[in-house]
Amino acid sequence: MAYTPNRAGSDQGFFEITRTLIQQPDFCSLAQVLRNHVEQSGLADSVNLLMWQPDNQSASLYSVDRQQQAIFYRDEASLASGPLSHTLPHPEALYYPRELFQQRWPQLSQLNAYPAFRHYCLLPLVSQGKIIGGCEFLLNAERRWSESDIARLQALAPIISLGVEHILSHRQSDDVYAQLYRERNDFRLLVAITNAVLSKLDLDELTKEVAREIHCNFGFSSISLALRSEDNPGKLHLYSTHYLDDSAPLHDRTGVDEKGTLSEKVIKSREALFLTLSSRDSLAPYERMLFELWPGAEQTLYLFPLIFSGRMLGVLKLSHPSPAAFTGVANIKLLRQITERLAIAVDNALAYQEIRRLKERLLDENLALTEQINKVAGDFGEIIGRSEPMMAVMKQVEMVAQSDSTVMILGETGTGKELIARAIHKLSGRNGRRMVKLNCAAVPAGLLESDLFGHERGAFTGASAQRIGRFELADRGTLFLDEVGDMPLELQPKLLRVLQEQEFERLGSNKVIKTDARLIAATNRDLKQMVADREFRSDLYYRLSVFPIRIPPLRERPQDIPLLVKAFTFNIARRLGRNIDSIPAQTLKLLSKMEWPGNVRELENVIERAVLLTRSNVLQLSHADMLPYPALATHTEAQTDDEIHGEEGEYQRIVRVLKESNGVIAGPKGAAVRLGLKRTTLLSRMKRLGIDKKALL
Ligand SMILES: Nc1ncnc2c1ncn2[C@@H]1O[C@H](COP(=O)(O)OP(=O)(O)OP(=O)(O)O)[C@@H](O)[C@H]1O
Repeated sequence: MAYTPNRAGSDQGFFEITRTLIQQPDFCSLAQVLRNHVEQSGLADSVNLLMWQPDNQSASLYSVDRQQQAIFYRDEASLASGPLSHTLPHPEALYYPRELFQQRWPQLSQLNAYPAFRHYCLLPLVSQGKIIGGCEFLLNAERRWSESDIARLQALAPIISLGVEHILSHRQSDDVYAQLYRERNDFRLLVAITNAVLSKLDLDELTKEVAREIHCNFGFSSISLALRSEDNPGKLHLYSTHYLDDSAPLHDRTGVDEKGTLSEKVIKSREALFLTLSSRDSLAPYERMLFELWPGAEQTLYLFPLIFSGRMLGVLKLSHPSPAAFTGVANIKLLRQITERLAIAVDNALAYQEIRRLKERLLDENLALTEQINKVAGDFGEIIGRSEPMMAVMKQVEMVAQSDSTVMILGETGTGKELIARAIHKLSGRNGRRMVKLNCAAVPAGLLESDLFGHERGAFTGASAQRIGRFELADRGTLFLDEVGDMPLELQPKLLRVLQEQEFERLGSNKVIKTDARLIAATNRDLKQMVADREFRSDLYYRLSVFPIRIPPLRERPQDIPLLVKAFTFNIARRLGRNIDSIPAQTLKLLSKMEWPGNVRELENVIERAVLLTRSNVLQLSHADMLPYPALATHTEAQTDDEIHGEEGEYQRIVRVLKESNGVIAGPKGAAVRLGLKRTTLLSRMKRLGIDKKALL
C-alpha cells in the first residue's frame, strides 16, 4: 500500500521519516523517534516496539513515556503470550478497544508501557518473510483510526522493520566483533600464561608468576595454590599471594590440614566451586585469613580443581573481597583453560622437584659412602683389645646392638668411641643401611641445625639450594652424634623432640618429616657436670643416657697396648709398602709403660712415625720419639681422669705443644697429631680453655 503523506502532506516528510528510522542505533531510540513522529502526525499517542526472540520464545519491549524516559521489559512472559502471540501464526494487523485489551491481558495493562488509551493497534514487523516482532500504537482519543490513518500506519510498518533489521545487523556485527576481540584477547592471555608457567620449574616462582598474571588480567586479589602433599596424605602445601598492595604483593607459604577446607570439597568432588561468603565462621582457620586481610568485606571465591592425567594435584583458589564481576561464562571458561595449563606446569614442577631431591640424595649418599669407606679402611675393620675392661665393653656392645635403644658412648678422646659406634651399627639389624656421622664440635654452631635437619632453599641467607639433613640421611640406619656435649643449648630441645617423637622439620619448612634413625651419641666431656652447670639440658641428658657405655682409657688397660702396637705396625707397614715383620720385645714393654693422654689415636700416630723411620724389617722406635710421653708408672690406678688431665694440666700441655709446633695445628707435624687429638677436637678444646694461638707466638 502506498504511503499517504501526513496532514502537512509531502513526499519530503516520508523520506525524512524513512531516513531517520533506519539510522537509529538501538531499539529505544527507534521507539523514541517513532513516538515523536506518530504524535506529531496525530496517528497515535504512544508506540511500543515488541521484539520476538524465537530461540527462547520470549519477547522484549522498547518504548518511551511522555517524559521521553526509556521503558524496557525483557523476556516478560506476559509479552510473549500477549497480542504478539496472535500475529505470529497470522501476520496481520490487530485492533482492540481498551476494554477488550484490559479484559484479555490484565497483566500487561498494569505496565507503564500501556498508559491510558482508548484504541490499540498491533502491526507485525516482518523481515525476509519472517516475523521479527510487532509495533503497537496506542491512541487516547474518542475518535477511532480512519481508513487513511490505518493505511499510513501500515505503510509505516515496513519502514520500521527496516530500522529494526538495520539495528539487528549492526548488533550482530558488533557481537561478532566483540566475540572475536574477546577470543583474541583470551588466546593471547592463554599463550602468555602458558609460556610463563611452563618456563618455571620452581614451585615458588611458578606460583608467583601465575598469581601475577591472574591478578593483572582478572583482578583477583588473593590467589592460592593448594597442592596435596605426596609424603603426608591429608596435608596441603599452600602457596598464596595476596594483593593488598599491587606493587608489593604478600607471598605466603605454609602447610595445613586438608580436612575441613574448601579445597577438600573441590578435591573430593573434582568440580569447581564458586561462592560468596560474608562470614568467616564456616571456614578452616587458614581460610579465615582473607577476612583478616580485608576486614568487613564479603569474599567471592572461585576454586578450580588442578587435575593432570586424571591425577588430582590440588586446587587453584581465587578470591576477591567484593561480589566480583567475573561471573561471565567466558571468564569462567577462560579460567578453566588456565587451570588446565597450570595443572601441567604444576605436574612438571613436582616432577622436577622430585628429580632434584633424588639427585641431591644421591650426591649426599655418595659422599656419605666415601666417608664411610675411608673410615672403615682406617679403622682396620676391627676393634683390638683383650683386656678385661675392653671385653666388658664388647659385651655391652653385643647386648645393645640388636635393640633400637639410644646409646651414649663416654670416654676420653681417642679411646675408640667412633669405632664402638660402628661396631654397634654393624651388629644391629640396621647394618644394611648406612651409619651417618656428625661431629657437633666440628660444625660451626650456626650451621649445625641445618646440618642435622636440613633446610629448604632460601631458609636463611646463603641457603641457595635445598639440603637434606643427617637425620634424613640416616633414616632406617644409624646417626652417630660425636662430641654431643658441644651441641649448643638452643639446639638441644630440637634434638630431644626427634628422640621423643621421631619427627622434625627442615629449616624453612613446615613439613613434618618422620625419621627412623637410631641415635648413638658420644662425648669426652663430663655431661653430668655440664647438666649441673646448666650447660647441658638434663631432659636431653637422661634421654641420651638410656644405655651408657664407658670406654676405658689406655692407661686403664695397658695389657691391650702390645696387641694394638702389633696390629698398627703391620697394617701401617702394609699400607705404606714397608716390610716390617717384628717388633722388639723391649719396644713393646716400653710402649706399654707410657701414659697415652691421647689414647689409642696417639699410640697409632707414634707407630706410624716409627714405621716411616724404620729402614729394616724390625720396627725401630727411638728413645727421642718417646720423650714427650710421660711414663705410665708415675700414676696410680686410683687417680681420676681429672687428676691426671686436670684442666690446668691439659691447658699447659696444649699451650706447650702449640708453641713447639709454631702454632701449626693440622698436618703430620701439627699440634693435633702430636697431642693425639683430632684437629677439630683440638680446636674445640682451645676454644673451651680460652687458648688463643696467636697470643702464644
Ligand atoms: N680398640 C681399638 N682397636 C683398634 N683401633 C682403635 C681402637 N680404639 C681406637 N682405635 C683407633 O684410634 C683412632 C681413634 O679412634 P676413635 O676416632 O674411634 O676415637 P674417639 O674416641 O671417637 O675419638 P674422639 O674423642 O677424638 O672423637 C682411630 O683411628 C681408631 O681406629
